[in-house]
Amino acid sequence: MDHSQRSAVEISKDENGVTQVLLQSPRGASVRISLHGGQVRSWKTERGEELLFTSSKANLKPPGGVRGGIPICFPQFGKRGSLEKHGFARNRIWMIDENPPPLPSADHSNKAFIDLILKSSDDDLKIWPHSFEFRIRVNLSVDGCLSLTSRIRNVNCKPFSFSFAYHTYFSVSDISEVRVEGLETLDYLDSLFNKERFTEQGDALTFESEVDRVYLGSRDTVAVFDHERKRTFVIRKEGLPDVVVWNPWEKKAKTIADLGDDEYKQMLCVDAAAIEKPIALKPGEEWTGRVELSLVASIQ
Ligand SMILES: O=P(O)(O)OC[C@H]1O[C@@H](O)[C@H](O)[C@@H](O)[C@@H]1O
Repeated sequence: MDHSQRSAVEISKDENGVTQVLLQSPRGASVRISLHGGQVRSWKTERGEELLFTSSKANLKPPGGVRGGIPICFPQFGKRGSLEKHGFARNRIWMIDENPPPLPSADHSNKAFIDLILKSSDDDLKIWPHSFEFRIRVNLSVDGCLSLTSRIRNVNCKPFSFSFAYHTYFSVSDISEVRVEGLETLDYLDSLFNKERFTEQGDALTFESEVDRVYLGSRDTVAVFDHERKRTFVIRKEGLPDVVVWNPWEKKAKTIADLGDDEYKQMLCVDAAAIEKPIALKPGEEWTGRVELSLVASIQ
């Protein structure tokens, strides 16, 4: 596919020599993706407002992870396994997939999309001995919705299993003014209490201290309301039963080198994920996990 023919897609190099891709909708919304981590780094509205948080202290140089945007957690979430935290995919240099297999649900009228691919390298196979092909399609719709469709294929001769998360840093006005709906009555594993299981009691989740939870078996739509900005992020997900909610709050933020002391106020991670029950793939099988993020103005 010749990407230069698609005016909606621009490919360039960033200051660290890493390829980045800019998707633009006809109405002026945009998404920027870096091949470092296969990571969405920016998602802007038609008016140029940034919707994803990136830390002012983020280290943009490979191979470290970048604090902000949408890092991909694969094949491990957090420290639930022997690999580095959140797995290695977020630190690898991905490639543009010139010839991806067709996606059944794709809207062919839209030109603002790109396909990325990560294959297990020899070094990866030493720490995680399972050959995989991981494809992501990043799509920006005409009305500015951002969707990510991940396809992970087992190209090994043995089964393997993995966990996964779209570790999404939403930009918010002030964390104290934010509420999350769609997680009511669900069980969650609380990372602040040794992953103990609790049940959500409140009508909506609000924030007044550190939160680090994995909500289990959630419905496919979750909403993040930002009262001050009068806007709501709607998260629609498929194939991803769990939802991670994370904000480090003041004390933890001070211990994170690539996060400003007060920046916890402007971010909230709400990740569509598959964590509690790892995804198992037999040889030749493929898994698909999709998330669609949209923004609506809200009257609250
Ligand atoms: O600092 P990292 O590796 O990007 O992880 C940030 C956070 O990511 C969240 O998803 C986890 O639930 C937290 O436990 C973790 O601290």
